[in-house]
This record gives sequence, C-alpha cells and structure tokens, in this order.
Amino acid sequence: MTLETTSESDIATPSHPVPVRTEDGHPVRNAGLPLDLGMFEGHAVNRSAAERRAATLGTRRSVKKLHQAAWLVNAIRCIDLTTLAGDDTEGRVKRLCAKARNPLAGHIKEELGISDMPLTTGAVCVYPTMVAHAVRALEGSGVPVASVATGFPTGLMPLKLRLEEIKYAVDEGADEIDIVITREHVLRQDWQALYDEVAAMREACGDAHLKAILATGDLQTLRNVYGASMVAMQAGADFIKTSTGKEGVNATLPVSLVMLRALRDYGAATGYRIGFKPAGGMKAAKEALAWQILMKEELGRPWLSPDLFRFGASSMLGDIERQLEHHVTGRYAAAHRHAMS
Ligand SMILES: O=C[C@H](O)COP(=O)(O)O
Repeated sequence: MTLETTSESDIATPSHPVPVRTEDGHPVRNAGLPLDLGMFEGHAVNRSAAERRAATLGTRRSVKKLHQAAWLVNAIRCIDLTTLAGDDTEGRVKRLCAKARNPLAGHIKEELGISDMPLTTGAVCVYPTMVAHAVRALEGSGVPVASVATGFPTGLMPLKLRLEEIKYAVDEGADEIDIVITREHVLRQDWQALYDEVAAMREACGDAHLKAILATGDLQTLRNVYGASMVAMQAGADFIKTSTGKEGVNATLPVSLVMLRALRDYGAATGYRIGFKPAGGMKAAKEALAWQILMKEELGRPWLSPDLFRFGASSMLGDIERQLEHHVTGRYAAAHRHAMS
C-alpha cells in the first residue's frame, strides 16, 4: 500500500538546518526563537487565492482509487481520538482507549493484507481529569495521551491557573498538552503578550509536547492566523492546531493552508519541523483524504506521519472504518457498527 498523489513538493531547504532527529530517533523539538515581528508583520494573505487553492483539493482526482485505502489507513495512524464532553466518564474514556489500541476491525485488516501491521491511532485526547484513566487504559500500547489544558476551550482564566492546569495534566501522565491561546492578544495585535504566554506554557509542559490551539474561527483575518501561527512557533510550540472543536467555525482547508505556509516559512528560516493538527468538525473519510493531500503537496511526505500530523476528531474514525469496509467487501456497514469513533 503506497501513498501516491499526482503532485508533491518538499519543504524549502532551511537556511539554518538543524538535525531532523535526535540520536535516539525522536524528532528534534522546536527550541523557539526570540519574538521576531519581522517574520510576519506586513505579510499579506490573499484570501481568494487561499480559497481557490483549497477548493481544488477536494475535486482533483489526485488520489487514485487503488491508493485510497492506504491513505485512509494512514489517516487512522494520525488521528488524535478525542472525547471532550461535559459528560465524559472513566467508562467512556476506557472504551475510547480500547478503540485507539485497535482502531480497525480484524476482518478489514485481514482483507487489506495488514493483519501484522501494528496499527493504533496517533493519540487519545481528553480533559485533564480523564488523563489518569487514559494512561491506565493505554499502558503498554505506545499510544500517547494528550490533554487539553489552560482553560480549554476559551482560555479565559488567570495565567497562573492555566499553568497549574498544564502541570496537573503532566503530573497525571499526559505526553502532550493541547493549550488554547488568548484570542484577545491576537485581536489587539499584542504579539509580545501572546509570545510570553505560549513561552510560559511551553516551559510548564517540560518534556510533554505542546500543541498550540489558535482557535482560528475567532481570529477574524487570515493575516491574524499567519501572525498567531508564527508567534506560537517562535515561542516554542511543537504543533500548531486550528481549533478546539467548540468555535463557530473550526478546521477549514483555506485556514489550514495559511497555517502550513507559516509552518513552511518558519521551517525554512530555522530548520525546525513543526507539526500541524486540524481539529473540529471533521467527520468524513473524504476530509481525511483532502487534508492529507494538502499536507503532502505543501510540506512533503514527512508530514504524513503522526510525528508531524494529527487530525483532532471525535467522530471521523467511524466513517474511515466504514469506507475501508466498503473497499474490502463492496458493502457499507450500518454507521452504528462503527459507533465508538
Ligand atoms: O481537538 C479535537 C476537537 O475538539 C474534536 O472536535 P470534534 O468533536 O468536532 O471532532
């Protein structure tokens, strides 16, 4: 099974290359930079060009039918399987973790010829008080636990408490922390305040990786999206993420394109490879295809791996499994058969 498209571009050669992996094989973490407004102020974003570019992704037949199954299996590897609901319970988290360990039914894996492939989701993503349940349920699986923190989803809490929340989630065993930024800092163009808060959050994370949720649906302009992406990376974010899933508008392809261009520009300037996580509202397998095509065409093959790419989704896995079942049997299963995703 291969991941083929009609076109692909690799990230520009960085002017300051850094090693891609550490000696023990882990990706080198972004060390950040001092705040540098010159990297984004005055940067124009052409909304209609971004929308036109995004619109072609869903319509071009750039993933041939034969390869679609491989792309869908790859999407599973990159899902942060998520539950972020007010009525979350230990039982729900345990069921989600069981699905993360074993995301695809045995007969589908068998028909696809991947029975021996160790397939899991990229992570499980939960609220801080659910982290310990997830850590226990995922023990020995290698599936990381991600926790939202910092007053998710709005972030409107004193910074001291937001930093305490990060430390709590890390102490409970979270490997990754999905923080939210203060949207007002972006809307007021107070880049120093944004930089300082994300840098403090990165420090509070310690060894846990920081994913910076920009809540792009609240940021008003694509220029703000580009600036916020750049400042989050300068402050040391390991991933930039579009949305909480709770804004009026969540992940969209045009916004993702702007974030990826920022990520590419930051990579070209520093050599650091930053991850990207579109999140919120993605439910269909065809969306998993469109986003992966975007990643491959904008950044190249390394950004098709869970080290550098995640989907934040509570209900996309079910449709992916359904499409794969159709691929191998020619029939669609009822949606409730793949309910826990
Ligand atoms: O970070 C993940 C999102 O909260 C998931 O959003 P969703 O429930 O719309 O898939």
